[in-house]
Amino acid sequence: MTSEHVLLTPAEMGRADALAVASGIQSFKLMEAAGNAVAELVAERYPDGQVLILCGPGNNGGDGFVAAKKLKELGREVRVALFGDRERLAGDAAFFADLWNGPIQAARPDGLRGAKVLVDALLGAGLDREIEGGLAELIEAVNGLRVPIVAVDVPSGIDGTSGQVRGVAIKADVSVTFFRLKPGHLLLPGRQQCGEVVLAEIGIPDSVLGDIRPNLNRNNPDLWQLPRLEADGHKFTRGHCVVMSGGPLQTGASRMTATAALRTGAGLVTLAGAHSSLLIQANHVTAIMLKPVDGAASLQLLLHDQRINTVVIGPAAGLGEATKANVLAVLASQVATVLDADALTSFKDSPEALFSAIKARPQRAVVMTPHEGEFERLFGKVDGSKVDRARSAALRSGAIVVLKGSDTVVAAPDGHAVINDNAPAILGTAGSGDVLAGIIAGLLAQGMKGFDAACAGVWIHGETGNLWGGPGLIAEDLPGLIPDVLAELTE
Ligand SMILES: NC(=O)C1=CN([C@@H]2O[C@H](COP(=O)(O)OP(=O)(O)OC[C@H]3O[C@@H](n4cnc5c(N)ncnc54)[C@H](O)[C@@H]3O)[C@@H](O)[C@H]2O)[C@@H](O)CC1
Ligand SMILES: Nc1ncnc2c1ncn2[C@@H]1O[C@H](COP(=O)(O)OP(=O)(O)O)[C@@H](O)[C@H]1O
Ligand SMILES: [K+]
Repeated sequence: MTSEHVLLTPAEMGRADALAVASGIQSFKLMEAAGNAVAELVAERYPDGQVLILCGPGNNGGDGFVAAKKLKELGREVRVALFGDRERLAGDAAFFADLWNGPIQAARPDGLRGAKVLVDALLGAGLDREIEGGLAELIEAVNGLRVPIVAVDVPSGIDGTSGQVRGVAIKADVSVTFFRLKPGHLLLPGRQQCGEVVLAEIGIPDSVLGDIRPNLNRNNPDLWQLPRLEADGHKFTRGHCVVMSGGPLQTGASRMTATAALRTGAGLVTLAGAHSSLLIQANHVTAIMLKPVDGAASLQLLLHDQRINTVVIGPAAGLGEATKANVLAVLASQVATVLDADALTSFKDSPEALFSAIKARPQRAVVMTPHEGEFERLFGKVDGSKVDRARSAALRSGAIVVLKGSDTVVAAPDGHAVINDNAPAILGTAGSGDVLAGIIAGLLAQGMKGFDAACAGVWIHGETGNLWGGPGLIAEDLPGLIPDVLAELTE
């Protein structure tokens, strides 16, 4: 597996820096490379007019001084404004401030006019508190200018770990970051404040990652492998997935789940539920099979069929005791399980009963796919970044947790996690999550491991949205786009 998609928190990035220095690389060389990368991007993207570089009190500001020198050498008109005392600059930042042979003005809201492009080198990975007072006023004034902004590392005010705005933050057009992206570049609202994120190499060797052992990645097809079709395979080797149907007036959600599972490659898919529901389903499905199930005992009986290896329960399943009993019946068997929607909310008053049923058989995969509302109902208010929250939920429940949204996080109980950023906003449409549950189930049915199936499913789901492209998407459109995404992935 490549390490290209690894995400490093600011603290881990600090370690990467220290390990690089310990290996003999001079720290000012890293700063020089970082500042030069910023200058080169400015020169290429914004070739004309005055550049105003706002420098802060730490090494982020140091990168700004390097960029100023480089841009001046390239013949640009450059103005440098410092927030903080020149005398208090230290280390490499002080060194590069000394090398800047132009004036340094005080960074103030009323001194920003005249520039054609602005470089935000105020605060980067060292942000450790809310921004207030004069710095907050400066950032607000910067955001009020109609000038392109290039942020160094992260837009000032964005927390590199959580993507949260600490009081106020620069809204950048481009952010140039170094060595590896940070979670805050992908988590909302950070992702929106960053604009385009450009990664620059600055001479830190990949080998430092061996010591850091990061366990967070940007979701990407390099991280997982789709099931392969074998010539001697048949439908039963590709898995049999059961999807629990909703009631007679709530059949659509589970049907979309079932269709998505079949399109994703499950060998057989069965909708199971009350006879009255299946009569409605029968009007709409052909390749999908129907199996009457009347309560938890009869579901358990159905699952005695050893060829059934995956169950999805939740989409429009109904809230309450019947769904709870069905979930516990499924979890008492060995099948891989996707728990979505009502299957999660039904346990809002007894989450531990769900978690202990999941943990009773740790060798089989359970993937749960809550949106924020379902997450809070099941896990309560959990502190920390979206990654922290998904990780702690995975640890507490024993399940792979897919915490959905535009910045979906997938986390495993062992702490491994990814942030997904390929999903377009058009996916926020009724039933889209039902399709996601089906895609993940289709992959589980074919034998993918829980974490990989969840990551791949989330990515494929996002890509179906991208293939659709524009407005007007409804969830029924998504399963039909799955084959094209799979074809792209297996090319
Ligand atoms: N770690 C690395 O490998 C490299 C880091 N570089 C740069 O160094 C940066 C990190 O430098 P630092 O650790 O010095 O941190 P920063 O320069 O991001 O900020 C630290 C300074 O900001 C102050 N500060 C923090 N929060 C504040 C707030 N809310 N209001 C006002 N002041 C606040 C701190 O007191 C400190 O003086 C990176 O973002 C990057 O730009 C680059 O030079 C290249 C190499
Ligand atoms: N703004 C957005 N950008 C990208 N993806 C989104 C956005 N809003 C929702 N989604 C995705 O759409 C799906 C919606 O699922 P969910 O909230 O369960 O809806 P439903 O229950 O109607 O199916 C999730 O996969 C979620 O990540
Ligand atoms: K910055």
